[in-house]
Amino acid sequence: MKSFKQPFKIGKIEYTNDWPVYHHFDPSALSLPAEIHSDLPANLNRGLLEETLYLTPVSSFAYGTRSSDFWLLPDLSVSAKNAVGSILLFSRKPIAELGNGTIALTNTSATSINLLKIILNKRYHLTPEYISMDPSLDEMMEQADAALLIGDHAIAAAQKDTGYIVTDLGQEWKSWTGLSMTFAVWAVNKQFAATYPEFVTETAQQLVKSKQRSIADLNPVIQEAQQKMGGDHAYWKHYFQQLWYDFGEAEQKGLALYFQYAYELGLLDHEVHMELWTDNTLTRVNE
Ligand SMILES: C=C(O[C@@H]1C=C(C(=O)O)C=C[C@H]1O)C(=O)O
Repeated sequence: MKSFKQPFKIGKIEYTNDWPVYHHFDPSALSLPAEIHSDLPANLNRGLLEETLYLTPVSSFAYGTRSSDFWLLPDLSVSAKNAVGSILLFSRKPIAELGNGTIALTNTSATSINLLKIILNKRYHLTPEYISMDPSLDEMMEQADAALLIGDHAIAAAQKDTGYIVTDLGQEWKSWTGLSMTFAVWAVNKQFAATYPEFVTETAQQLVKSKQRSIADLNPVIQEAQQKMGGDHAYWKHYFQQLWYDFGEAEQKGLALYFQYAYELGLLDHEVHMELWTDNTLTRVNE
């Protein structure tokens, strides 16, 4: 049986987008030693897949690559019902004219870079060349006709008046499919969950409570975001209200379609069956 190193590292996306889930979360209040490990999504993805992190938010796509090894926490996600505000394609030409060009993709993402490929291929029938780069808009636009940024890198780039056309991929997905899009999910290593089921349930409950408190009063996270990134109160209020942190039927339906399209395009080599961690899982594991 694999042993899991304590204190347990609980992943956190370094970007502003998941702050509401963590603002009132205190790992020292959990019943086993745990600490928060904050990192870029691509690094959290690697941590989950290489088993140095056992419970963490990850790119939905990264979860999809090895879904049968992980449970999903049921009430948590980083989703958008429409525009997301921080998954942005910057381009010199309208999206429909990017077919013969080169698109630079941020190396911090897994979900959004594949979402862009899905949208361009299936909605616009385009297959441009893609290159992966560090998230620096100026350098990306020196080498490409368009650049995809996510998270705080996208927000910071959009604050400047660059003159580029800006396309929000949450909005593109919604206007095309009519569904929400889930960019990140909270995944738990199944072996870890089998060893520490109470800890998983307790952590999930505390994260959900923190999320609910933040949503009931966004002011603390808005103030923190203003201090870190600038921008006014109204901007951040709108940003956190566009984001959606539940993972119910509607969010699962949108994500299932994304996984299906990713499979159809060969971006994923298998169909994804999402499995949620529930109290029944806890009962089953204990039997
Ligand atoms: C809404 C966002 O969601 C995210 C997008 C991710 C991705 O594209 O892989 C991963 C985690 C989240 O940070 C964002 O980054 O702006």
